[in-house]
Amino acid sequence: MIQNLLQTPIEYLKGVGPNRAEVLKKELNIKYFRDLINFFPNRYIDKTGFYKINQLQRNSAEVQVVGKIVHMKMVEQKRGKRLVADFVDDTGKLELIWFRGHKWIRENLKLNTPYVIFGKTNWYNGVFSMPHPEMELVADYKKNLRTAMQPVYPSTEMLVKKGITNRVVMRMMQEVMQQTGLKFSESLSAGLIEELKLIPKAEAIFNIHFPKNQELLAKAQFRLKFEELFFIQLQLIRRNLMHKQKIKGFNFDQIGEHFNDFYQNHLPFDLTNAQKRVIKEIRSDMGSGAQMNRLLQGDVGSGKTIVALMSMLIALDNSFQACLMAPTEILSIQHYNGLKELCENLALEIRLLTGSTRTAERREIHEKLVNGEIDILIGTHALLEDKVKFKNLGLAVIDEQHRFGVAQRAKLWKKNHIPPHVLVMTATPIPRTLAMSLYGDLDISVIDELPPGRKPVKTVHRFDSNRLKVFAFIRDEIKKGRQVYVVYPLIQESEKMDYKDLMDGYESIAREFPDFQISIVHGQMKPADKDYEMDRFVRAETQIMVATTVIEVGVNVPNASVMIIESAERFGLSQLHQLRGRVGRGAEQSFCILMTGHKLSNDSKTRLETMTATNDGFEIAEVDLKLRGPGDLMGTQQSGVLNLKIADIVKDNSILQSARYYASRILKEDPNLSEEKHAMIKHAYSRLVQNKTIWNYIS
Ligand SMILES: Nc1ncnc2c1ncn2[C@@H]1O[C@H](COP(=O)(O)OP(=O)(O)OP(=O)(O)O)[C@@H](O)[C@H]1O
Repeated sequence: MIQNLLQTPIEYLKGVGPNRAEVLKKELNIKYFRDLINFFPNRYIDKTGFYKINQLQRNSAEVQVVGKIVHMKMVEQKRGKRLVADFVDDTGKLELIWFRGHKWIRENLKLNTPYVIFGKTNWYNGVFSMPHPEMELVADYKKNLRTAMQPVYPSTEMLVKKGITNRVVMRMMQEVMQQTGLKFSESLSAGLIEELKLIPKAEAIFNIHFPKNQELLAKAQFRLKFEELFFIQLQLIRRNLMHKQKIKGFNFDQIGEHFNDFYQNHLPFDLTNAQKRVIKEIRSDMGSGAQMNRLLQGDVGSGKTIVALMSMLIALDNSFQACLMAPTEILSIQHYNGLKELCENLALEIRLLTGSTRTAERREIHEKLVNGEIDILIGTHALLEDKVKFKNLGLAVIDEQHRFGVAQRAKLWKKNHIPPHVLVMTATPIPRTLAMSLYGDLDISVIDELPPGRKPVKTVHRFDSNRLKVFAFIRDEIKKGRQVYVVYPLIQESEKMDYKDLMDGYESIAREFPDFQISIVHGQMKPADKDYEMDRFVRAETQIMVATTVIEVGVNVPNASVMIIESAERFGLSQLHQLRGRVGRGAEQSFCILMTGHKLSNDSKTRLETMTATNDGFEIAEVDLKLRGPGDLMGTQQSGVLNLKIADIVKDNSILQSARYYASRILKEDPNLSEEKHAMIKHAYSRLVQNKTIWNYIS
């Protein structure tokens, strides 16, 4: 019965009617009783206590006082009239002030009669005042049934204009609570409720609207936040499990010649423990019979490339082909050169395919792919073209996940009748917890250790006015045999201006360092010219690389030890971290100098301080998330975590972790939620899946 009641259109609620229903629908998407119940306050006014006037503090929040008006007068000033009333209790005096509505107040307020007043106080020249207080006669105050903590609901201009004030919403809420009799069915199992000491669903819903006190509010919030995150996690984990069951993958059970030969004879360095662990994870995943869909996270320079290569060798050992796709041409070329070098003694056919590959060569590549002569294909989006057909693609490695969407990943899948295993590498660490909640469909491996001997990059912030000292430093480093990057921002809207900045910068550097060779790389150059310039820098024919952010990801020149970032305040944190990652890749001490003007916003200051304080990509990602919120992190759009109603992915991190833990524990025990004890969860879950929104499961 309650089900039907909750489905009642909102216009049938007492005090609503068709006009208000229309506004509620338009402004707040509230159509049924259920939607109203799910409309939560965004804050509360605490009216649980009373203040005496001599207890008021200069910066107190809103306070409630009992006293009487003993005197009223109009005060005229240049800026206009105001009505001032002396309000006293047995400890002192407070001024009540009105700038508007004088007539009504003078006619209606009673002198020498006890009132409860509520509002924010100001302190000026030894006197406390309260502008436009809420007032109620003590007699009425006692009569009215009320909640001590008053909810404040989100509002819009239109709502207020149409008379749907906070008070009106409160009344509607009380009405709907009464009508439904708080008979919401439970959506969590008794065991879970007991284990986590949660309050029952109905009590939580009531207290989120009309909390009796702070303690109950906290309990209600915890219960509802947990519930929200729990069901999201349940969905993500379940999807992941189903994916594993359903999607068959190639079973790579062989570890053979290529892998072993490389591991035993050609590995240029010892793998770090993290690399070994991750390779094991990948190997067992690809040998499980299900399709691998794995995210490989590793900080800049943590050595993801070798992991990718060894995974590809496993594919080859099982008589499959592999491909590696990178977001830019420069990166593809670099991967190509790097892998060629690593595989020098392995007798493998490795080819490069990008937008600039010539037609004849392209044709040859297409042919050799189909007949299986090419073992590893490296390239850009060009790999996704329909013409590119493999004989048997077993593993696709995708570098820099953020630049490729889910749809593109899917396109790679279609290249086979059985989808290849997919390994997505990203150097832009996403905070662990967020990654868990975003990529329920991906498993995650983390390389959380840098190769030995790396010295953390020393990072400093310098103002533009100190440029001469910075130039002197560059000179010293180059004299020691090092190379230097100077990077300029490039923001699309003002590409022309940035281009000019870059050119001006280039000229001033050329003037300052006539004795050094300089490379320049920017987005408007032809690919061939870019490669030429890049190549000169890689071979150390040039000492300074002046560039825009095209070099942001993955460029690997271990001898480069200084990164100068111009207008650093214009870059986001993850970008700064990526850029800094271009140095510190060799054994020498490296430096990153963040140049800015003097005018800095608070956020810019936080970014610069974070960069100078830490080299840890995960720590930086956490700060970034706090500064920008998850909305700006790519990929969050599709995940649904943004539609959270009550939980906050950043602030409620620990609740998220616990929700994830319990969701996975329950699914491990009972994947289909078929046990009796999980009936309530199953019911709520099925409603959630049906309605595609987390908050439709109150029933
Ligand atoms: N175990 C190791 N011991 C020593 N050097 C290593 C090790 N693993 C990788 N390297 C070297 O570290 C450098 C960085 O490795 P790689 O380019 O794979 O990093 P990455 O994780 O791809 O970083 P980015 O995302 O910044 O490109 C390379 O020069 C590589 O040869």
